[in-house]
Amino acid sequence: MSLLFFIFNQICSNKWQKLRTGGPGSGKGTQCANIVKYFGFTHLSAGDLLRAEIKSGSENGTMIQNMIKEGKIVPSEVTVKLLQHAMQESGNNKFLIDGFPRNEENRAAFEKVTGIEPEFVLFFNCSEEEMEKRLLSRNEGRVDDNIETIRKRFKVFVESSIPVIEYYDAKSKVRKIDAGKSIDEVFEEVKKIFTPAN
Ligand SMILES: Nc1ncnc2c1ncn2[C@@H]1O[C@H](COP(=O)(O)OP(=O)(O)OP(=O)(O)O)[C@@H](O)[C@H]1O
Ligand SMILES: Nc1ccn([C@@H]2O[C@H](COP(=O)(O)O)[C@@H](O)[C@H]2O)c(=O)n1
Ligand SMILES: [Mg+2]
Repeated sequence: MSLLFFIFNQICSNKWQKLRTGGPGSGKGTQCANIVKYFGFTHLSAGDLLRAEIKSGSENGTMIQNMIKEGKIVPSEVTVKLLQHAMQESGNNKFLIDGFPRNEENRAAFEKVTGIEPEFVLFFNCSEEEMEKRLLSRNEGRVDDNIETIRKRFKVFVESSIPVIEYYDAKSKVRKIDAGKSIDEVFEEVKKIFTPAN
């Protein structure tokens, strides 16, 4: 089973240096749609699964809604269970897991519960200004597409997701892409990573 995690955007640690950015709006979901069409993976967006859980009216729905509004990371046992169920239901064994893991707890819980590690992690590199611009014009009616939540999400990413990226980087599993270019240009870069060198 091959798993590719989409971890987003740049981080500000000196190792990855450059812009101090972090968090959403880099285009993960947009590129996942292209990858699914082109390479046949099953796209599992942790955020979409959580939003579906809210819509289902489940007992966790209100808690999830409040955490998304605050840009916080939902307890891993909730998210991992949703991902695991979606993987089991998919009938596929090639997954593109989008927006996951978001922190060390996510990573450890997923690997403990499923026993699998990602084949590689796609790291989308995008300036904070560009991501903010994209999110503010996304127009999908998301409760977290407002400047206050966006800023909180960037902060959560810097504090919680950096260690996860460095964990996978230490295992040479991170593939970095400049996501600041146009959608088509980014996908050209993505295709190179998904197409094995002959
Ligand atoms: N390369 C790009 N250039 C310009 N706009 C883009 C690009 N990629 C995506 N967008 C737009 O930016 C917005 C955010 O894209 P997308 O939803 O794919 O981001 P994301 O990384 O999944 O964000 P989140 O983590 O918040 O779900 C969308 O409106 C999308 O159409
Ligand atoms: N692993 C995750 C992924 C997402 N969340 C919450 O959902 C929000 C939206 O996520 P997107 O990937 O769709 O942008 C995110 O800001 C978190 O609040 C999570 O808790 N854990
Ligand atoms: Mg997304």
